[in-house]
Amino acid sequence: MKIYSPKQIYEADKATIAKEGIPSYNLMERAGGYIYEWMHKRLQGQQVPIKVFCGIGNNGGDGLVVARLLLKNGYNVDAYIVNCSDKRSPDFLKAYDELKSASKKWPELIKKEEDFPAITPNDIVVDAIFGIGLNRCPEDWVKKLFVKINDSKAYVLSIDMPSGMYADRGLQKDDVIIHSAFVLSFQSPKLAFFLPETGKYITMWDVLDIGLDPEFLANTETDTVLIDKPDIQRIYRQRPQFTHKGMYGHSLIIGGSYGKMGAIILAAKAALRAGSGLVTAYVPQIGVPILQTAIPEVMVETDNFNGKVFEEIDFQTEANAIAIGPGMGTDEKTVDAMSAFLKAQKAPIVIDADALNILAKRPSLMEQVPDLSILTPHPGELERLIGKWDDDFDKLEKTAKFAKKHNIIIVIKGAHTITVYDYKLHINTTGNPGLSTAGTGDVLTGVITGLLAQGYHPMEAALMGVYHHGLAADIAINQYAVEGLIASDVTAFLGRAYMDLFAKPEHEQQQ
Ligand SMILES: NC(=O)C1=CN([C@@H]2O[C@H](COP(=O)(O)OP(=O)(O)OC[C@H]3O[C@@H](n4cnc5c(N)ncnc54)[C@H](OP(=O)(O)O)[C@@H]3O)[C@@H](O)[C@H]2O)[C@@H](O)CC1
Ligand SMILES: Nc1ncnc2c1ncn2[C@@H]1O[C@H](COP(=O)(O)OP(=O)(O)O)[C@@H](O)[C@H]1O
Ligand SMILES: [K+]
Repeated sequence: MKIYSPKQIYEADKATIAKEGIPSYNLMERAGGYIYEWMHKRLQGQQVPIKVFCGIGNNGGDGLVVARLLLKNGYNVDAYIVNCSDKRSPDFLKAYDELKSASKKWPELIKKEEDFPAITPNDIVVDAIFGIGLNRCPEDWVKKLFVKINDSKAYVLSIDMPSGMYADRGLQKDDVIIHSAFVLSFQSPKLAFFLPETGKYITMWDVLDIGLDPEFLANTETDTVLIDKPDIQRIYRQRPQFTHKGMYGHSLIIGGSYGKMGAIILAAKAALRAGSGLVTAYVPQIGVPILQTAIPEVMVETDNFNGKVFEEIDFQTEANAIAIGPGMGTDEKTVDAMSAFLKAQKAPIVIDADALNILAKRPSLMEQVPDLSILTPHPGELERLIGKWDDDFDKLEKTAKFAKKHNIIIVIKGAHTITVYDYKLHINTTGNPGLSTAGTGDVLTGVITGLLAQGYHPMEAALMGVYHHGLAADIAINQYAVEGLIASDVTAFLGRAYMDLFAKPEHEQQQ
């Protein structure tokens, strides 16, 4: 699914108005109408107190349309105009007039703290104060209203975006954002919903299709896309019948050190479960018996030194895909070994964990990283690599520049893992907080490497690997719950995730 920027949404608005030959107010009526229908379907006339807080722009106008329709249909509604500026938009004014002529219950004006109404936990708050037009920090009294709404514990339904959240920049020191139980967003969700600083203010969201010009939307390329199941189904390649293990690639996973051999075990096993025909682990000598005992399916190579960490990386395996980093440590000897290893690489590799920390320690090594290599940092590793950022949007911009400069793919791990390549952001939609546990990143490295070994293009391997890893965790928590999930469970459920990819929804299966 494409995620449109605010600029593109405003353009889509104009294109729709021009094509349909309608006044812009019709779009507001449509948008407000859909919100009303959404609420009516759930409330079915219940007399819950509903407080609609409207700003002075088109987001506020949407709120006024909703308030009018709710009043007309007998709901218990109070509408408020949060008068944060005297510059009211023309469509807001039209919606205001329509409301005033449809009902005797006119909206109350809020201009200062003393005007705030009481809000109780039993109220429903419709948040229509700011949408994608927020472009500066609201005045203090407006932010106090946001705090009052948040403190009230009322159920908050935000229109288009939670007020206080910016569509095109991240959270800054003095910002206050309304905490939404549900956001109904027009046409596409907004990037801020998926970023850690701002996404936490939303419990659930859905998209309302307000009928913007389909041709314009189809022809508009976006920098950001949401990766969901159909995208992965298109990437997946079914196995033909007459095959042998040599056709599914040989993965080589380099890593492990004294006390951290588990990381390499997790990665190697995940590469197998992702479908790699053969897997070899390259570990320091002390790791050999551990690996050989833990996973019979995996072959092992080691260096010529009897150490707890690598002193060289010199292998015989003819690998189709190589990953380096899990559990490897950042010992100076390992840094030198990795430096020599990188110089010899021509094909894309997967770089994770300590191998990323080594790149951060010796930035000149970035020049040796092969094109289209996949780097999989969590935010801490990313910061060591690219430096500090001001906010989440700045982080994405800096990451995209770094990825472009080195022609690499960067997978920023987190609740919504974002894969960055060629200035494009791919947001993952699977995974859950059960993954916040030791070793799940090593499993991801294994999955991506196993896919790369099978011949998937590096971008396909990164997107499918991230999706699949999250999907396996989503299925696994039905058995283990988020608290009980451990990294090995994710690997164990990779097969179920493959099955789920093409499973029919339950209601279709029953037919
Ligand atoms: N195609 C779609 O998706 C459709 C979208 N629709 C709806 O339109 C919404 C966007 O509407 P919008 O452009 O009028 O902006 P909105 O968010 O209401 O802000 C209002 C104005 O406030 C101002 N302002 C900014 N910051 C401020 C501040 N801190 N304190 C005080 N004032 C501040 C700023 O104006 P400025 O003062 O900068 O000139 C801004 O323009 C969108 O979210 C959706 O709900 C539907 O109606 C139809 C189809
Ligand atoms: N709350 C969450 N929701 C979804 N995915 C998560 C969440 N927390 C962590 N993850 C995923 O779990 C993995 C953790 O990786 P990482 O931090 O490298 O762990 P480790 O170093 O222990 O292997 C990443 O793939 C990340 O996207
Ligand atoms: K809003």
